[in-house]
Amino acid sequence: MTDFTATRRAFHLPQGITYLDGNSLGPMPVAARDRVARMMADEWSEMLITGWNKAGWYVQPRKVGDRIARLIGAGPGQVVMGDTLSIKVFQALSAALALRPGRRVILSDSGNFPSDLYVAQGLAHSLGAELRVVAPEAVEAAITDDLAVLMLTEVDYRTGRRHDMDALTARAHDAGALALWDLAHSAGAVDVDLTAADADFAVGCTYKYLNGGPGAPAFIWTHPRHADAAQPILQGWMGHDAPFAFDPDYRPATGVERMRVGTPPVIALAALDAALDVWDDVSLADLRARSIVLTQAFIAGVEASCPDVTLNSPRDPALRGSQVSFCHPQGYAVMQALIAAGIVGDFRAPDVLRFGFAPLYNDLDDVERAVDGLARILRDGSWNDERFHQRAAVT
Ligand SMILES: Cc1ncc(COP(=O)(O)O)c(C=O)c1O
Ligand SMILES: Nc1ccccc1C(=O)C[C@H](N)C(=O)O
Repeated sequence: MTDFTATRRAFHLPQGITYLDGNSLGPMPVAARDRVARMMADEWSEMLITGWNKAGWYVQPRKVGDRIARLIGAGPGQVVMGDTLSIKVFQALSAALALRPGRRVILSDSGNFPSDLYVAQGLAHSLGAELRVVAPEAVEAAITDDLAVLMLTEVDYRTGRRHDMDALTARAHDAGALALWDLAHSAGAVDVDLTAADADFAVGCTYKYLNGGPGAPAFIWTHPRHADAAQPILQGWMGHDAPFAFDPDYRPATGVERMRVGTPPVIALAALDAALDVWDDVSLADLRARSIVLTQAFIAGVEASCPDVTLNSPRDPALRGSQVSFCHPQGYAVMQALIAAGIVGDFRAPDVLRFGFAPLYNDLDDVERAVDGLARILRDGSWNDERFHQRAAVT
């Protein structure tokens, strides 16, 4: 059995805060602070340029990728780290399109995160391809024989709705298309198994449920059947077969390493590597079971005590990731009042109160405090105050 009391202790959780926003930015694992301090003191300062070899900075993107692989049902050597998620979406989508010459249709859904849709729009525009966007529940029926790539985010960033990765990937394959999955809200939140789903490409970020810190690098996975055929398109020198040959012509590295672009973010990778230590003794089955307990308890508690909000997530936990959202017409102000009371979730336009439950550090006491806090704020109307209506730049 996974010891979730121990995993919770691994984090710095500020006094007086109930943190339910790990679906946007995970809290700091204490070991990450120490690891970064050590990296600065022993590696950057003392080794200087030799750190690339001596401290293993150069191979870090693959080594960290191997640690993430276990959490998403991938094998060793199949995942590599680097860049931001938007860039990894670009690489995976462009590579997938290139593997389906003659087909030009990308299918996604309206619940996808805007950055994924923007990347697809840009690519479609430059390649003369077509991006079709349908409602999440209409995806299956929209998989037609002209499709090149099905590009979905498994867990919807607003509703928490979870797509059936196995079934939709199989449908895409039946139609002759490839399936690309964005695991931003899945990795570290649910029991992902890319190999069992037989997906083609996957990407994700590490600053949410993997707790790598703000701006932590993204990951990309290529199924082994494509790894040596996929064209990176965004061809950078660190994805070259021999970067230090300084050959003027590009030749892709073998396997997923061709998806590296430029210099890896070494300090951020040190923080992420330490954050991944927390996962060493965690079973994904236990993680999923605990996530369901927490989200079910939250839904039951809010529905019993907050008549002014309506559930905006699937009620069936099998159809949900590890987050729950509720709608309230004044959602922004209600969330600001809640945050001021020490209960941190977030708001997504137009009216969504969003709460992420990270089984590594959230527990039923957090659920109880969040339910009580929300019920009180809605009951006493304290959210209806001028200062809670001021919009911040980042929400
Ligand atoms: C599903 C999804 N895709 C893409 C992004 C954007 O990632 P990034 O800002 O790291 O490029 C996010 C979150 O920011 C996301 O949740
Ligand atoms: N990277 C960020 C930087 C600043 C503020 C939020 C984010 C998020 O990641 C938002 C998240 N993708 C979301 O699902 O809303």
